[in-house]
This record gives sequence, C-alpha cells and structure tokens, in this order.
Amino acid sequence: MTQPVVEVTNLRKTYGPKVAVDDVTFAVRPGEIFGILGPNGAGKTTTVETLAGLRRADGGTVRVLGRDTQRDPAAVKDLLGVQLQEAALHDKITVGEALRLFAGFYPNPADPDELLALLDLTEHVDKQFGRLSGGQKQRLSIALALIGNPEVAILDELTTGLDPQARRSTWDLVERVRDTGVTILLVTHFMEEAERLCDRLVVIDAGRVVADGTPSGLIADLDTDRTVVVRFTDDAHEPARAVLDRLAAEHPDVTGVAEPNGVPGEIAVTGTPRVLFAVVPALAAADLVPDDVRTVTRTLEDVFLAVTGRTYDQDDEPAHAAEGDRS
Ligand SMILES: Nc1ncnc2c1ncn2[C@@H]1O[C@H](COP(=O)(O)OP(=O)(O)OP(=O)(O)O)[C@@H](O)[C@H]1O
Repeated sequence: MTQPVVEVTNLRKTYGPKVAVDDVTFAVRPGEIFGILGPNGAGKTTTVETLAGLRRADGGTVRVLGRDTQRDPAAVKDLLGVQLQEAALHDKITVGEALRLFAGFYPNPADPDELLALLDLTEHVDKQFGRLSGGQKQRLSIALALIGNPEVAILDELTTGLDPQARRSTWDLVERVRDTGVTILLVTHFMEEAERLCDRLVVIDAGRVVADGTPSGLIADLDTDRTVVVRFTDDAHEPARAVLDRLAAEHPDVTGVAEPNGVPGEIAVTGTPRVLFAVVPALAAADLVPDDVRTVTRTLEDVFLAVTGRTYDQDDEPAHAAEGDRS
C-alpha cells in the first residue's frame, strides 16, 4: 500500500474542560479528495488546524508526508496549503497583488497566472478584494492555499455562504485542482458536498470518527429498508392504497405503507431491497397505472442517522464556546 499523505492517529485536543477532538484516526492517500464531514462543532476545524501544526494536540500523532507536524510544524509549512474559514484580506488589495504577495512567502511558488486561470479568476486580476463576490473570494482563498505549490491542500468549509450555483462551480474547481495532482483534505458540514466530491471520508461527531469509507460504500453498507413511492390521481388512489395495504399484510418483502405528508396522491411502500419486485406486479395485476414511480435514494444523511441515532441538521449552528486560547 502507498504511504499515506496525511496520517492522523488517535488525535485528542481539549480546550480547558471541553473535549473538542476525542479520538480521531484516519489516513489520506495520494491524489484523493478526502472528506472530514460532521455537524457544526464536531471537531473538524480543530482536527485540521492541529494537523497543520497551528494548534497543540493533547494526545495522538499527526503526520503529513511522513513528518510529525506537532514536533516540527516548519517542516510541512511548504508542503501543506491551508485555506481556513474566514480568511480575510485588506479590502483594497487586488487579486493579483494578493497572489504575488503570498507567492513571496514560498521558496518555490506556483505561477500566479496559471492559478488565476485554474480558478477562473483571470478576468478579476485587478479587482479589489472588497469588491469580489462571495464565490470569487472563495476561489481566491483556494488560489492562496495553492500558491506555495503544496502537495496537500486543506480546504475548510469553502462553500459555506455560497448560493447553490456558486457552490457547484466551486466543486468543479476542487476537482480541477485534484486533477493537477494535489491531494485535498476537504472539511465540510454539507452532506451533499461530501457525497459529490469525496473519494473517501470520515464522518466525525462529537470529536469521534463514527463512519469511515467511500460515500457509496457507506451508503451501500446501510442495513436499512428501501422505499418505493408511487403516485396516483384521485380515482385510482384509493384502490391502489387498498392493494398496497394487502401487499404489506401478505408479502414478505413489504413491511409498510404510508402516505408522506404534503404530496397528494403519493404512497410510500417500504420493504427489503426486493420491494420494487412486489409493488409493480401487484399494481399491474389490478391494472392500476401510477402517474409516477420513484425509489427513495439513500444518502449520507441515512448513514449519519444509522451511526448516531440522530438526524443530521446541517443548518444547526450551536453557540460556540469562547474563542479564547488558540493553542
Ligand atoms: N478556541 C476555542 N476555545 C474553546 N472551545 C473551542 C475553541 N475552538 C473550538 N472550540 C469548541 O470545540 C468544539 C469543536 O470545534 P470545531 O471548530 O473544531 O468544530 P467544527 O466541527 O469545525 O465546527 P464548525 O464548522 O462549526 O467550526 C466546539 O464545541 C467548539 O465550540
């Protein structure tokens, strides 16, 4: 197996009595987009800031390209590009000036013009930071994380606050960056973002890893019911409901029938992975043709529910403890 690019082992970090990271272990392989997914306050930022040598761990080890970042943060400074939350620049500095300024901090910087092109910023090179849109600021912050030509880039909550369109184009850019050979550690609380972008990920909850794998593997491993939703117009709705209720009582692959709130005419049938094979012949035998049939797609939200017993509320913004000591 190839040597991991990032290796976090039994990481623990406390702020006074608060245990922010309890026991986190994961390894990132070269060239992948690796996600750290979890609700607000789960310990994601603390994990990556400790990994980057910006905070002191209370236990465990963190290695980037084989080097211990706690013992020797300087050793990884040029290998690791960090885009952390709320990066702020002076309002008057232009995109081009910021890139040239940051390039000067590194021994072997990337070509600013190439980065501008990679991140669709070429036409904004002379625009002042204060005049950039949210999406343009985020793209600039990615460019600044890459200006030192790092082998690994940490991107923390980079699409928070962006509208859906800007978020999707940022996802495309992250893939473009990965395709240039940079390994990406992506911190996010958006399930959809993790599912869409990450090759592998850990799900963190209350400072602990609760799931670890590929998005599709984690979803496939879910030992949960499948649901088929059929929709009928007024006349056919009642007979269809009767057929499906009988099916639920008699068929071993069907466990339940319900009418989800809010969508007139929809009937949800739950059962084993073979539930569709039971529903379609039963409706066909009664000559009841649905207006619509769909299977309910399982997502990382179902994974979160399965491993924590709680629903995942990505808009939940818990009050943060005092942001005092940063070490
Ligand atoms: N400097 C600090 N002092 C005290 N508590 C802190 C500090 N920084 C973070 N915490 C607390 O540690 C826990 C983990 O915070 P962290 O920022 O790592 O979580 P997160 O998963 O990145 O969430 P978010 O995306 O909301 O930042 C939270 O309960 C937070 O309030």
